[in-house]
Amino acid sequence: MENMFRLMDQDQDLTTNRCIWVNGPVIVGAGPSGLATAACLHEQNVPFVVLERADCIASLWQKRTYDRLKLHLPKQFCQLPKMPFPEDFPEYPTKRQFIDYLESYATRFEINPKFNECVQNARFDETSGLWRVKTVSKSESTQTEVEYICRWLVVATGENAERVMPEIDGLSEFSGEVIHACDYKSGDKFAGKKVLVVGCGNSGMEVSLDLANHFAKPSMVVRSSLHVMPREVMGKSTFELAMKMLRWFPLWLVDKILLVLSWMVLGNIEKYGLKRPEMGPMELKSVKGKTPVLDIGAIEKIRSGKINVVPGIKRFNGNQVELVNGEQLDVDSVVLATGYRSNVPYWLQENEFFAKNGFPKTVADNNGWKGRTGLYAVGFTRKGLSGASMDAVKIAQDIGSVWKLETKQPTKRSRGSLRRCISQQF
Ligand SMILES: Cc1cc2nc3c(=O)[nH]c(=O)nc-3n(C[C@H](O)[C@H](O)[C@H](O)COP(=O)(O)OP(=O)(O)OC[C@H]3O[C@@H](n4cnc5c(N)ncnc54)[C@H](O)[C@@H]3O)c2cc1C
Ligand SMILES: NC(=O)C1=CN([C@@H]2O[C@H](COP(=O)(O)OP(=O)(O)OC[C@H]3O[C@@H](n4cnc5c(N)ncnc54)[C@H](OP(=O)(O)O)[C@@H]3O)[C@@H](O)[C@H]2O)C=CC1
Ligand SMILES: O=C(O)C(=O)Cc1c[nH]c2ccccc12
Repeated sequence: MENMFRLMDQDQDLTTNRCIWVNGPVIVGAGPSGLATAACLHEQNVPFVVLERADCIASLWQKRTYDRLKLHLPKQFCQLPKMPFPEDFPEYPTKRQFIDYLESYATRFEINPKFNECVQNARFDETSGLWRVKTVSKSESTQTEVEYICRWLVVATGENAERVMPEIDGLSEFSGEVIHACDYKSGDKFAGKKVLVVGCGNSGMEVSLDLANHFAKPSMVVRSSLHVMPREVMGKSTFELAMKMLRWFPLWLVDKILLVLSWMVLGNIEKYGLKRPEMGPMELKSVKGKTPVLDIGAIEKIRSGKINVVPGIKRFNGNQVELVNGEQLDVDSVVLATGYRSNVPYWLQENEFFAKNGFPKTVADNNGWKGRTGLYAVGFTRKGLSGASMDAVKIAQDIGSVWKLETKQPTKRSRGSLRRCISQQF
């Protein structure tokens, strides 16, 4: 990714430059978080500009997820503010349904992101009290650099902006195919193949399950401890149950109950090599951001031997992998389900609100959404889509209240003209 940011600086000859004043906030990212913030601003008649590096909204969902993906939290925890899912959507909408919902959401709230604009740099100019946001967009022959100048900057680039590619001895010389889970679409082409899935978060588990369903032979690398809970207990969503219990009981007690329920449904999973962490599942999610696995069938495949659980990797040798227990496995292909990270440190020139890991420093004390000098973050509180929705509502209220004080509230008749002068080129 660093390379991508560097490449964009080359070919200066073909570069054209523009500068655009934005009368309102600039939102970086047109995923669910950026869309939710834009919709809430739209409802308050605050104009905005959304910048998106991809050529579509929700690029994580449209381009970097596998075919069989469904939301794994019930739909009421995944809908964005001000527009519920259609009633005929199932409890766990499919990826296609979720994308369709997001497309109609963008249409309904008149959100028209500027696509193919990758933010390269953003800094607060103390002298003017304004943010300067630089993007590069590339076509075949030209490169356009645009600088947006605005009072508010909303970071909505997500917790999953870039893939994590681990450095493993010998992997670069491995003779088979190596892909990251975000490029895995289906197990179709892996039938009969020995596939090493590195990582056992929700991605690793679901990729392994999909591979097993397509008659591949997956081995899943589990190098440390993890929590697995059934997606449902007696037909009720485990996550929903946890949320309900948290209204009445302390976190540690909810975790104890969840562990008993998980044991009743899944049995003792430690005997398959899936060791549980000391800390409970919801506490671990809230303290370290590590999402528990919500099982939709992988454990059954492990039990029946269709998914082979293996310990950490020592190194790759040709088409073999050597594990930390000394065992050697033949491998045809590798899927790195090794997770994601934020890309904020690569482009945002700021170190007071955002930490080096690209997350706001204040996530733990529930202030992960507001920085100083007009800076905001949406979707970084490690609470999935419902956390993003909560941030979006607060951010739009915060910006909206200043906006209302400083601008005359437009009447319905003058709204059209307000929107037409959102940006001005000079
Ligand atoms: C496979 C998978 C399944 C998931 N399932 C669920 C679920 O069921 N429920 C749930 O609550 N959460 C789920 N999540 C968590 C996920 O983080 C959210 O669903 C959601 O996508 C977060 O939205 P976001 O807008 O914050 O980030 P994203 O969806 O990642 O959107 C960020 C956008 O910013 C753009 N961008 C990044 N950098 C730049 C830049 N420099 N310039 C311009 N644009 C940029 C990206 O292209 C992207 O379109 C899942 C995550 C994954 C990976
Ligand atoms: N259906 C759904 O809704 C789905 C939701 N998701 C969500 O997407 C987000 C990302 O999930 P995911 O992609 O699974 O990422 P995670 O960060 O949750 O998991 C990454 C996994 O990779 C392992 N890992 C990392 N590096 C190595 C290495 N060098 N060797 C061995 N193992 C390694 C980690 O192990 P360790 O813990 O030891 O570091 C961990 O098991 C989560 O929030 C998840 O809930 C994902 C898929 C489906
Ligand atoms: O699916 C994800 O990645 C999420 O972050 C959703 C989520 C938020 N809190 C949780 C607790 C347990 C399982 C999933 C989630």
